[in-house]
Amino acid sequence: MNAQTPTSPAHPADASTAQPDARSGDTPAAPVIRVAVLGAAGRMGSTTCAAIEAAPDLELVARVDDGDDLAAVLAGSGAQVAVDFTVPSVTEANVHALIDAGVHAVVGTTGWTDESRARLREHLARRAAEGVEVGVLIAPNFGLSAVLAMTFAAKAARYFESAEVVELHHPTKVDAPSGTATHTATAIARARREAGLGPSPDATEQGWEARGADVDGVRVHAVRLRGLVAHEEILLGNEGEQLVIRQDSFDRVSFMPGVLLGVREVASRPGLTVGLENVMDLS
Ligand SMILES: NC(=O)C1=CN([C@@H]2O[C@H](COP(=O)(O)OP(=O)(O)OC[C@H]3O[C@@H](n4cnc5c(N)ncnc54)[C@H](OP(=O)(O)O)[C@@H]3O)[C@@H](O)[C@H]2O)C=CC1
Ligand SMILES: O=C(O)C1=N[C@H](C(=O)O)C[C@H](O)C1
Repeated sequence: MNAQTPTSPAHPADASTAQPDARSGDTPAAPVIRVAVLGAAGRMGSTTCAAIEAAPDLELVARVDDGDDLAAVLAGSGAQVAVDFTVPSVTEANVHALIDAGVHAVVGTTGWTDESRARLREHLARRAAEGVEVGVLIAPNFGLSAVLAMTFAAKAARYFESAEVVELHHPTKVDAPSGTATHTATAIARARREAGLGPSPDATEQGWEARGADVDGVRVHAVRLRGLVAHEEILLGNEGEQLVIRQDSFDRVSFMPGVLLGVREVASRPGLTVGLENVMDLS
């Protein structure tokens, strides 16, 4: 653990603190948000720490790693918002601890299910009834190209007989299919149901293992390849035509504008928000 700066205790209603204006000395400048990063030593965590340190309106107050006492770090650092880029097996417990501490959460870690999201909603409602309003934003993907690709795919899905998703990632990724592909396939499935479409045509009788995972009736294929970062292709087909929507994150910096947007917005959105498209007003 590295609690960077000892500051005042966290308070959920106190989303930011005014900084003195360096130019005049008396005019309040943009407020500063105190941010903790969970999984700070990881690929996304370290990129996030650098992005926060470079943002004039944000202050990195704690780097939390495996084995640290999260509650103690939160109390000691005065974090108002925490960003979680850890691992699927610990992220839910982390977010419950953040809600207990009254710290808003921006979560990029994968592994969330309907059941774990329901537990968060219940916890958030309990805290709200106690007078503590906490915002949690879970975003399967913070990349602008990915959020737009998911949004376009959901809009296009109703017009096509067939839909399949291919996600392609670095070989050190521990989960498959990706959270992004699961979110995409779920949105496509919802749009297809609303349009009264049945299953995509598929005459497969044997060799189902080659047809990818079934996510809400949509086939999702996962590729792991050295050299890749994070990529997704949505294939939509009709007789005689095809639409391919593709996005590529070549570098983890592509996720940072979305992460910082989440950090700046989460306090003003009490309760659970799933998907950056809701914060970007794309939904
Ligand atoms: N939403 C989005 O836009 C994106 C989401 N992701 C997701 O983010 C997650 C992290 O990805 P990535 O950074 O590549 O993975 P890494 O494995 O590089 O990082 C995870 C880090 O979390 C640490 N960690 C494990 N347990 C804890 C704990 N209890 N408390 C604090 N830290 C802990 C790990 O430490 P140690 O190694 O010592 O166990 C590691 O440093 C994944 O679920 C991934 O799918 C990734 C990219 C973008
Ligand atoms: O592990 C990754 O790298 C990524 N994980 C997220 C996911 O599973 O969708 C987001 C992005 O694809 C990168």
